[in-house]
Order: sequence, then C-alpha cells, then structure tokens
Amino acid sequence: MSDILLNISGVNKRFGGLQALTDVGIKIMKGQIYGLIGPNGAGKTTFFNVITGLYQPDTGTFELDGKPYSPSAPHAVAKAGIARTFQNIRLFGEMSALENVMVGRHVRTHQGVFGAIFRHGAARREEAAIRARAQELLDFVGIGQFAQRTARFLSYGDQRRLEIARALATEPKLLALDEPAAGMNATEKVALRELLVKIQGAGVTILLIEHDVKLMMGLCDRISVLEYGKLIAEGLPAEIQKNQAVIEAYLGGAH
Ligand SMILES: Nc1ncnc2c1ncn2[C@@H]1O[C@H](COP(=O)(O)OP(=O)(O)OP(=O)(O)O)[C@@H](O)[C@H]1O
Repeated sequence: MSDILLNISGVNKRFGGLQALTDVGIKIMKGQIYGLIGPNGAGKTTFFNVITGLYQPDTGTFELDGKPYSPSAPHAVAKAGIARTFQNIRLFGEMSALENVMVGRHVRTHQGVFGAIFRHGAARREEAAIRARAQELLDFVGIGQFAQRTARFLSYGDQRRLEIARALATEPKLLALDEPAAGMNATEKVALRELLVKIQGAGVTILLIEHDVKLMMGLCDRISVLEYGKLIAEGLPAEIQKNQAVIEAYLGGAH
C-alpha cells in the first residue's frame, strides 16, 4: 500500500479568457497537514473547488488512496472520502448543533435521511447510534456542551468548529478546509491550531487554504504555493519561507 493519500496532476481550468489553473498538481501523504497558499487571485479556491467536485476541470488526473476518483460532483467526492468546509460558513442555522452533525453522518449510513424520518426498527437503532456519534464529535471539537443550541446562536469560532465536526461525521480520509481561520481572533486561531493537530492525531489527513501565512508555517507539514494559476514552489515550511519566488510573489502582490 502506498503512503500517498491524494495524488492529483495536470489540472487545467479556464474561465472564458482566463487560465485560472495551469498544469497544477499536488501529492499529499497520509497523515499530513498540507497547506495551499498564494496571493489573492492565485487560484487556490479554484483548485480547491476542482478537487472537491464543485468546478469541472478541463484536464486532470485524480487519485484518492490509490484509487482514481472522479471529481464530477460534490456528493461523489464525499463518497470517495473527501469532506470539506467553506470559506463562508454553511450550516443549517435553525437546526441544533447536534442535528447539523447528524446530517453529515447520514452520508455514511444505510438508512439515509428517509430512514431518519420514518424511524422504524433498524432505522431507529441506527438513529440512536448516529446521535451518539454526533455527540462524540461535538465533544471532540470542544463544543459538546452546546449540542442542543441552535447553530446560528453559536459564536463564530464555535460555528467553525461545528462545520468541522459535521465534515468529520462523514468519516473522511481527507478533510479539506477553506480558510478555517478567516475572521478569527488570535485566541481562536490558537485553539483552531490545537484542534487541527488533534484531528491529525486521530488519523485524518488535512488539506487547507489559509491567508494567515504565519499560522500555516507553524502548522503544515508541507506547503504548495500558487501564483497566477501556476505552482511556483512546494516543500517544507522552512524551505517555502526562504524561497525567492515565493517572497517576490508576496511582496509584489496584495500582501
Ligand atoms: N467562477 C468563476 N468565473 C470566472 N472567473 C473566476 C471564477 N472563479 C475564480 N475566477 C478567477 O480565477 C482566478 C483565481 O481565483 P481564485 O478565487 O481561485 O483565487 P484565490 O487564490 O482563491 O484568491 P483569494 O485568495 O482572493 O480567495 C481569479 O482571477 C478569479 O477572478
């Protein structure tokens, strides 16, 4: 068995006249926290959306855990074992924290959402197991005490944790986080960092885009840097920090 979890190569993506991604690839080993950085407009979100099935690439080869996967639609990608969060939090605001995680869990269960609605026999037993697991996940991300709270009444940092718990409920091989620290204060960022290390410790590989370069340097095992839709560097954080092309990309850009 290979230690490569995600192996993507040759991704091209054009929006009309704009070549947003040119021959982009990434190789993530099992257990890594892998960072994707780059100045504004570099193509990070586009690449992320291609990996998670939200955008269709023009070309590209995609393998997860040694098996080809087709990023043709978000649900297909979720089934293959990739769960994601979004830059703008997307929770079911009127549902409780626990219910939000239970929805994520139904991706992996037999009865699905209909079983949950009709609540007969096996479905009811499965429902109890889903509820228990959802509570465990809330405890794991540190918001177990808010299980019954309506999601939109949670603090911003806790809503981000809830999104992560919901993504983990699908039992992903890869957790893909789109700017998880956006809008967080310094204390929340420290707590987020601790949570990501804990998730890594539980055996989940993580890919993240993040604007806070300092956070990324201290957190990631490896980093790829995009500029104008092309990879300009890949390596250990210490190597990236010293890389001349990266320094110039950031000095010349909006950062
Ligand atoms: N749906 C789309 N239609 C047309 N152009 C798009 C679309 N999505 C992104 N682009 C363009 O592709 C380029 C890359 O954008 P992208 O959002 O991927 O960059 P980014 O690195 O994520 O930037 P940021 O850090 O600002 O979020 C930009 O020039 C952007 O305007």
